[in-house]
Amino acid sequence: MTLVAGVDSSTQSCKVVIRDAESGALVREGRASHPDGTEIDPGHWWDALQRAVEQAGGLSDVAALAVGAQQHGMVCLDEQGGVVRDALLWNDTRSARAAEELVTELGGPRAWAEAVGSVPVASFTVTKLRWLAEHEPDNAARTAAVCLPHDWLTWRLAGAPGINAITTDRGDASGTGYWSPGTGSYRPDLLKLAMGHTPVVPRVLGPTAEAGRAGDVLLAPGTGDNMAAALGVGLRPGDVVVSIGTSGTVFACAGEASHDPSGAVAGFADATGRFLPLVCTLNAARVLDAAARMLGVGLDELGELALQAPPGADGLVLVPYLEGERTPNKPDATGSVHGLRLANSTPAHFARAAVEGMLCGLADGLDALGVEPERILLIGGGARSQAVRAIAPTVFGRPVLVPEPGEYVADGAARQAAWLLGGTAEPPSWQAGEPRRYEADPAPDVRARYAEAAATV
Ligand SMILES: Nc1ncnc2c1ncn2[C@@H]1O[C@H](COP(=O)(O)OP(=O)(O)O)[C@@H](O)[C@H]1O
Ligand SMILES: O=C(CO)[C@@H](O)[C@H](O)COP(=O)(O)O
Repeated sequence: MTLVAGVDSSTQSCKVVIRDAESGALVREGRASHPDGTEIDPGHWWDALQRAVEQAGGLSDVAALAVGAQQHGMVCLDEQGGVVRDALLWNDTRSARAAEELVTELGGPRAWAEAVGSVPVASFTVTKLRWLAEHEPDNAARTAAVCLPHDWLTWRLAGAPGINAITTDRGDASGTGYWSPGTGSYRPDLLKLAMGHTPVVPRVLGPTAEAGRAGDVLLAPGTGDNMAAALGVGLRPGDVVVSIGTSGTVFACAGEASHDPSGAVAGFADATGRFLPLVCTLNAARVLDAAARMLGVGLDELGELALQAPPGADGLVLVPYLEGERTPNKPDATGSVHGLRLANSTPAHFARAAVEGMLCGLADGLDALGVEPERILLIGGGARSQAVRAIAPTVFGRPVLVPEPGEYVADGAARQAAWLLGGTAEPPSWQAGEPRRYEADPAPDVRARYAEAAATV
């Protein structure tokens, strides 16, 4: 049996799966936590990767590996390849003003959408570089290369062979704000606009190019976590994935690059040579964590409580902008509770309002994507919640399909590694179990009340 490994170095943790390259059968797996926070020493990702690999039984019998990781994170390296400062993550909003400046300087949102497929908000790497240049000019000057979490981990696995050897892929490059999915090339002018100079950027590999070797293990290009998830679920035309992790994402595959001047849809590339229009919210599974904490219950009990309250929670609405928000672009917003009355001030109503509020943000994302889905696939840690599964069809107004709970980002990375080994035109077709279907009566009032409440924030 030939084995491949897939890594998901995401916001909260690192997960490793080891699968049979031919059938895709899961052989072993491991996981390790990342520290909390929106800036982090990349060394923690490396340590967590080592621990997760060890828990997964090591790599000595593995033929190829790929890394999927959280998108956008700014990893600055000096001439020797040392880390200049802690990485600023996708959910760090300190560069919101820098984003506004950059949008204005290039001539407005449409100019950015045309140039790189996305209108930068604080999540995009380009805005973090501008923040660095303005607030930490010494660190900016020492930055000889800039890369992303998956680029850095792949490079470390290859033995950190000098900053000119760093590689990335189309998917992750498309989240920087200085690489165009439409033309497939960097925009050094935008990098210079942000930073005042142009550090080394990773070479962009094709979907099945080799990124190097970690000892005997062949390294596939890797990609951003959402692109890896698309590979992991076997995303096909007509599908929309709703992923409820630290971020909430809604995405579909497309044959052409997208350019949304409203900024709601990011025009990413995918990991197969196609495109991945995507809407991302900052507040997803952690809204459930926060609600459970506030009620003093575990996640399962939170779900049970949510299902005890009626749709709409008798008028109680939670707008869950707990970390500010990215879509809509409200980096300084906070969460708020609306419609609180004696009759709905119960733990069950609050739990329901938390689940519904989080899902309403994602339903708005689905509308913004502008795709009439044939199938909605619900994945990510939050999709393990029975309440989320049951309530999602009421909020989305359509049935949802929930694939067997799993690590779809790590699985997609493993599939990319198997693709590299196989050398075929398309990724290997691994058998997947039948997703479970959830149906319920649509509850349009829930979204209407949410929209009213969110408009006041
Ligand atoms: N049974 C469950 N019910 C609700 N949420 C869950 C459950 N299990 C895990 N989660 C949520 O999953 C989240 C982590 O999801 P994950 O997709 O691994 O995130 P990330 O990839 O961003 O690190 C946690 O914040 C937690 O709230
Ligand atoms: O910023 C985005 C997408 O543009 C996020 O989806 C990050 O890629 C983080 O993902 P998770 O850790 O939540 O999976």
